[in-house]
Amino acid sequence: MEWVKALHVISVIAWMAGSLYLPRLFVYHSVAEKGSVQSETFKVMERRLYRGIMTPAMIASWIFGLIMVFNGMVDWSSGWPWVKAVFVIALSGYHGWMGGFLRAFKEDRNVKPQKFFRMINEVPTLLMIVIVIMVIVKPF
Ligand code: HEM
Repeated sequence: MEWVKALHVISVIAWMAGSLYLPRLFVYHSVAEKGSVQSETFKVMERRLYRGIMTPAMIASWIFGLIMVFNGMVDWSSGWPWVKAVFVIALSGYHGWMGGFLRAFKEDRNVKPQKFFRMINEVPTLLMIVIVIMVIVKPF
Protein backbone atom coordinates (compact mmCIF):
# COMPACT_ATOMS: atom_id res chain seq x y z
CA MET A 1 0.00 0.00 0.00
CA GLU A 2 3.03 2.30 0.39
CA TRP A 3 3.45 2.20 -3.40
CA VAL A 4 -0.20 3.03 -3.93
CA LYS A 5 0.09 5.94 -1.48
CA ALA A 6 3.17 7.25 -3.32
CA LEU A 7 1.35 7.03 -6.68
CA HIS A 8 -1.66 8.71 -5.05
CA VAL A 9 0.41 11.67 -3.83
CA ILE A 10 2.21 11.96 -7.21
CA SER A 11 -1.08 12.11 -9.11
CA VAL A 12 -2.57 14.53 -6.58
CA ILE A 13 0.41 16.87 -7.10
CA ALA A 14 -0.09 16.79 -10.89
CA TRP A 15 -3.84 17.41 -10.48
CA MET A 16 -3.23 20.32 -8.10
CA ALA A 17 -0.51 21.88 -10.28
CA GLY A 18 -2.94 21.94 -13.20
CA SER A 19 -5.84 23.18 -11.05
CA LEU A 20 -3.70 26.15 -9.97
CA TYR A 21 -2.26 26.90 -13.39
CA LEU A 22 -5.40 26.65 -15.55
CA PRO A 23 -7.24 29.63 -13.92
CA ARG A 24 -3.98 31.63 -14.33
CA LEU A 25 -4.20 30.95 -18.07
CA PHE A 26 -7.85 32.06 -17.96
CA VAL A 27 -6.76 35.30 -16.21
CA TYR A 28 -4.62 36.23 -19.22
CA HIS A 29 -6.90 34.67 -21.83
CA SER A 30 -9.86 36.75 -20.59
CA VAL A 31 -8.11 39.98 -21.70
CA ALA A 32 -6.75 38.62 -25.00
CA GLU A 33 -8.58 39.80 -28.11
CA LYS A 34 -10.94 37.15 -29.51
CA GLY A 35 -9.52 35.54 -32.65
CA SER A 36 -5.99 36.86 -31.98
CA VAL A 37 -2.94 34.59 -32.28
CA GLN A 38 -2.51 34.95 -28.53
CA SER A 39 -6.05 33.81 -27.83
CA GLU A 40 -5.66 30.77 -30.10
CA THR A 41 -2.38 29.87 -28.35
CA PHE A 42 -4.11 30.02 -24.97
CA LYS A 43 -6.77 27.63 -26.29
CA VAL A 44 -4.13 25.04 -27.18
CA MET A 45 -2.35 25.45 -23.81
CA GLU A 46 -5.62 25.18 -21.89
CA ARG A 47 -6.81 22.08 -23.76
CA ARG A 48 -3.50 20.25 -23.38
CA LEU A 49 -3.29 21.09 -19.67
CA TYR A 50 -6.88 20.05 -18.96
CA ARG A 51 -7.20 16.96 -21.14
CA GLY A 52 -3.56 15.86 -21.12
CA ILE A 53 -2.65 16.41 -17.47
CA MET A 54 -5.46 17.49 -15.13
CA THR A 55 -8.18 14.97 -16.06
CA PRO A 56 -5.88 11.91 -16.19
CA ALA A 57 -4.26 13.05 -12.90
CA MET A 58 -7.68 13.43 -11.26
CA ILE A 59 -8.74 9.95 -12.41
CA ALA A 60 -5.45 8.48 -11.14
CA SER A 61 -5.87 10.27 -7.76
CA TRP A 62 -9.35 8.77 -7.40
CA ILE A 63 -8.25 5.26 -8.43
CA PHE A 64 -5.22 5.12 -6.09
CA GLY A 65 -7.20 6.76 -3.26
CA LEU A 66 -10.11 4.34 -3.63
CA ILE A 67 -7.73 1.34 -3.74
CA MET A 68 -6.55 2.41 -0.26
CA VAL A 69 -10.14 2.95 0.91
CA PHE A 70 -11.21 -0.54 -0.27
CA ASN A 71 -8.17 -2.05 1.44
CA GLY A 72 -9.51 -0.82 4.75
CA MET A 73 -6.91 1.91 5.35
CA VAL A 74 -9.47 4.42 6.58
CA ASP A 75 -11.21 4.43 9.96
CA TRP A 76 -14.58 5.91 9.03
CA SER A 77 -15.56 6.29 12.70
CA SER A 78 -13.20 9.30 12.78
CA GLY A 79 -14.36 12.65 11.44
CA TRP A 80 -11.43 13.52 9.16
CA PRO A 81 -12.13 11.07 6.30
CA TRP A 82 -15.63 12.53 5.94
CA VAL A 83 -14.32 16.10 5.81
CA LYS A 84 -11.65 15.03 3.32
CA ALA A 85 -14.30 13.25 1.20
CA VAL A 86 -16.50 16.37 1.07
CA PHE A 87 -13.57 18.60 0.08
CA VAL A 88 -12.27 16.10 -2.51
CA ILE A 89 -15.73 15.97 -4.08
CA ALA A 90 -15.73 19.80 -4.06
CA LEU A 91 -12.31 19.78 -5.79
CA SER A 92 -13.68 17.37 -8.41
CA GLY A 93 -16.66 19.69 -8.89
CA TYR A 94 -14.25 22.60 -9.32
CA HIS A 95 -12.50 20.51 -12.00
CA GLY A 96 -15.76 20.10 -13.89
CA TRP A 97 -16.53 23.81 -13.48
CA MET A 98 -13.12 24.62 -15.07
CA GLY A 99 -14.07 22.33 -17.96
CA GLY A 100 -17.06 24.60 -18.58
CA PHE A 101 -14.82 27.68 -18.82
CA LEU A 102 -12.45 25.74 -21.09
CA ARG A 103 -15.33 25.16 -23.54
CA ALA A 104 -16.50 28.79 -23.26
CA PHE A 105 -13.03 30.07 -24.17
CA LYS A 106 -12.71 27.50 -26.97
CA GLU A 107 -15.95 28.83 -28.49
CA ASP A 108 -14.96 32.49 -27.90
CA ARG A 109 -17.95 33.09 -25.64
CA ASN A 110 -16.35 33.77 -22.26
CA VAL A 111 -18.01 36.74 -20.54
CA LYS A 112 -16.35 36.49 -17.11
CA PRO A 113 -13.98 39.34 -16.21
CA GLN A 114 -10.32 38.89 -15.35
CA LYS A 115 -11.00 39.57 -11.65
CA PHE A 116 -13.35 36.56 -11.52
CA PHE A 117 -10.59 34.18 -12.59
CA ARG A 118 -8.14 35.78 -10.13
CA MET A 119 -10.63 35.06 -7.36
CA ILE A 120 -11.54 31.48 -8.26
CA ASN A 121 -7.81 30.75 -8.58
CA GLU A 122 -7.74 30.66 -4.75
CA VAL A 123 -10.44 27.98 -4.46
CA PRO A 124 -8.24 24.90 -5.09
CA THR A 125 -5.60 26.29 -2.69
CA LEU A 126 -8.15 26.58 0.13
CA LEU A 127 -9.58 23.11 -0.56
CA MET A 128 -6.09 21.58 -0.71
CA ILE A 129 -5.06 23.15 2.64
CA VAL A 130 -8.06 21.58 4.40
CA ILE A 131 -7.57 18.19 2.67
CA VAL A 132 -3.88 17.97 3.62
CA ILE A 133 -4.56 18.96 7.26
CA MET A 134 -7.29 16.30 7.46
CA VAL A 135 -5.13 13.52 6.03
CA ILE A 136 -1.87 14.39 7.83
CA VAL A 137 -2.94 15.90 11.19
CA LYS A 138 -6.19 13.87 11.40
CA PRO A 139 -7.48 16.40 13.98
CA PHE A 140 -10.69 14.51 14.87
C1 HEM B 1 -9.64 11.76 -5.29
C2 HEM B 1 -10.12 11.15 -4.19
C3 HEM B 1 -9.23 10.77 -3.04
C4 HEM B 1 -9.33 9.62 -2.33
C5 HEM B 1 -10.35 8.50 -2.55
C6 HEM B 1 -8.26 9.64 -1.35
C7 HEM B 1 -8.00 8.62 -0.42
C8 HEM B 1 -6.86 8.54 0.35
C9 HEM B 1 -6.56 7.48 1.29
C10 HEM B 1 -7.47 6.30 1.60
C11 HEM B 1 -5.35 7.74 1.84
C12 HEM B 1 -4.63 6.95 2.93
C13 HEM B 1 -5.11 7.55 4.24
C14 HEM B 1 -4.24 7.27 5.42
O1 HEM B 1 -3.07 7.68 5.42
O2 HEM B 1 -4.76 6.69 6.35
C15 HEM B 1 -4.87 8.96 1.25
C16 HEM B 1 -3.65 9.55 1.54
C17 HEM B 1 -3.31 10.83 1.16
N1 HEM B 1 -4.08 11.69 0.41
FE1 HEM B 1 -5.80 11.23 -0.54
N2 HEM B 1 -7.55 10.81 -1.48
C18 HEM B 1 -8.12 11.55 -2.49
C19 HEM B 1 -7.71 12.80 -2.91
C20 HEM B 1 -6.69 13.53 -2.33
C21 HEM B 1 -6.40 14.92 -2.62
C22 HEM B 1 -7.18 15.80 -3.59
C23 HEM B 1 -5.32 15.26 -1.86
C24 HEM B 1 -4.57 16.58 -1.74
C25 HEM B 1 -4.98 17.73 -2.21
C26 HEM B 1 -4.92 14.09 -1.13
C27 HEM B 1 -3.82 14.02 -0.30
C28 HEM B 1 -3.39 12.90 0.33
C29 HEM B 1 -2.12 12.78 1.05
C30 HEM B 1 -1.07 13.87 1.19
C31 HEM B 1 -2.06 11.48 1.54
C32 HEM B 1 -0.91 10.84 2.33
C33 HEM B 1 -1.16 10.93 3.81
C34 HEM B 1 -0.26 10.03 4.59
O3 HEM B 1 0.95 10.27 4.62
O4 HEM B 1 -0.74 9.06 5.19
N3 HEM B 1 -5.79 13.06 -1.43
N4 HEM B 1 -5.81 9.44 0.36
